[in-house]
Amino acid sequence: MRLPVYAHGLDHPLRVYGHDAVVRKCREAVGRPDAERLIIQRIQPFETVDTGTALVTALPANHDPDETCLLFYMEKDGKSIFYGHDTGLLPEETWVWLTNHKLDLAILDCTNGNLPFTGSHLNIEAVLAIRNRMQEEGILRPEGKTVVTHFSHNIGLLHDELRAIFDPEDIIVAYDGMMLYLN
Ligand SMILES: Nc1ccn([C@@H]2O[C@H](COP(=O)(O)O)[C@@H](O)[C@H]2O)c(=O)n1
Repeated sequence: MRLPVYAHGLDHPLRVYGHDAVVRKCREAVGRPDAERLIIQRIQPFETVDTGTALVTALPANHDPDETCLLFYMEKDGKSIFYGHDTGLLPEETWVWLTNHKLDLAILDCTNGNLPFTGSHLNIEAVLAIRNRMQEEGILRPEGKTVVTHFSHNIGLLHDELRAIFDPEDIIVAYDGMMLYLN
């Protein structure tokens, strides 16, 4: 929708960042539009990009072995977030990088709920293991929060049931429209 005929009066380009496969798919869909309309930028693991509103570092995910799937560490106004969706247990190289950084918020997928761990997405047990390791290794600040999201309908757990599991663990269960403020 940033292409000629559809979009008019643009005052800035839309920037899309992604790994090699994402860039390839974008190119197949839109080709190479004018840079005033759309800028597609390939990013590499461990590369930090200044998006203009935040510093974003791509980190390896454990999702599809045929692609360079990514997770993101974002810094803005002195706060930092780990956006850890769509991954199995974190690759050790991601842990090593995180060990030298601090988090105010970790957002993790909990696709599989109480179902068995599949390797490319997390379940409750895996979420707890990651959050606990982040605390033990001092990656998550003492006042840092953890949010779980990305629940599959296949897990058969409603919001209240997820809260019954995660509230005692001090983990926040996300919902549509949720807004979080980091003070
Ligand atoms: N951590 C991730 C996860 C996924 N991707 C990209 O999204 C595509 C679709 O994901 P599925 O959950 O449907 O497998 C996947 O092929 C990747 O291109 C990613 O970049 N990082």
